[in-house]
Amino acid sequence: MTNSNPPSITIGVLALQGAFEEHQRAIESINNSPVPISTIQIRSPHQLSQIDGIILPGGESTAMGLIGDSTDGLWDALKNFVHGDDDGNNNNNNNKPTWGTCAGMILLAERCVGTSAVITKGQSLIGGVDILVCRNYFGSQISSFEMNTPPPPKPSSGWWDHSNNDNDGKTNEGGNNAPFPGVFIRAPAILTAGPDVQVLGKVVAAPCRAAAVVLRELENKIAAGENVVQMGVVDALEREAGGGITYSDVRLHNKKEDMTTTSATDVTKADMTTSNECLDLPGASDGSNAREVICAVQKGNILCTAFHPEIADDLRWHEYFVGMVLEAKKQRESYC
Ligand SMILES: NC(=O)CC[C@H](N)C(=O)O
Repeated sequence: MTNSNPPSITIGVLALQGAFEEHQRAIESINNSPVPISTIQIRSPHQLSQIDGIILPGGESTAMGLIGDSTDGLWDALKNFVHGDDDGNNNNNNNKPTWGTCAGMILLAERCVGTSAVITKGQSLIGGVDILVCRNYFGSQISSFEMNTPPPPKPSSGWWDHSNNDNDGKTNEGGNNAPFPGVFIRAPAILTAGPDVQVLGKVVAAPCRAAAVVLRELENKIAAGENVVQMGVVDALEREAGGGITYSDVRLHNKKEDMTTTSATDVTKADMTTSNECLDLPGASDGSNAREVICAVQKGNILCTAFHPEIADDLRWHEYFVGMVLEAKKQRESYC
């Protein structure tokens, strides 16, 4: 017996800081969904029971962590929402879907380097996805840019086909397989992904100079056998004290295996395309440092993108997430 659609779905957008209204607008402009979709801004824990999925928007992950941590019960409730797993397999398949974009993606990472210098106890991560992210990999605000990225997969629920004109008023020329215009704003990059994490997109770009210092220190620590969970920019810079920091001297090994502590093969064999653009960003450490990094992943019902689909003129990632939410709701409840 196949389940029919639920009467409607509600998507929450964490509204502590950042681009939450843009996400709401994007979700609400999907006009080809088989069921009505509404959105609500999430600011307190009790609201989480009213939603079928949540978006953690881009903005500033340290600020979100600080506000979230100091809002009664919110951070723990978010952790339960993201991690709650009924079957004990820790595969996030039974959870209501979560999508983190940019800063939101950082919050969902299990490991993070380039964390803020202003907080001593480290970045307040929600976790849930076995990825190692590097904050601000691509540089500061002035290094923001747009580049082609691999498109999202086709939604499993199959409720629309991008090769058709979906009449949503947004550009989608080229259909389902056209590259997606990825907008990167002080964006993080995913350096490694664990074996259970599906890699959905990669790009090639050089790290900014500060990120290159962090990455070099990370390489040193990994070579020394350390399992790095968090590392601030300052921690990386301290090693340089006395000798000063000559950013332009920073060179990295350009082999994925050097960086990968969990699953080099998983990343290598990932069934997805890499954007063939290679970016030379202002503030980049050195053109020769360009490397392949991951910009989109999925683990069970958790989706992460390093870029900002909510400000691109293209709804495919939002439609993909809505498809995840719809499928999860159908599986959770028996709409027969
Ligand atoms: N656009 C964004 O979300 C930027 C993320 C920000 N650089 C951070 O580390 O939190």
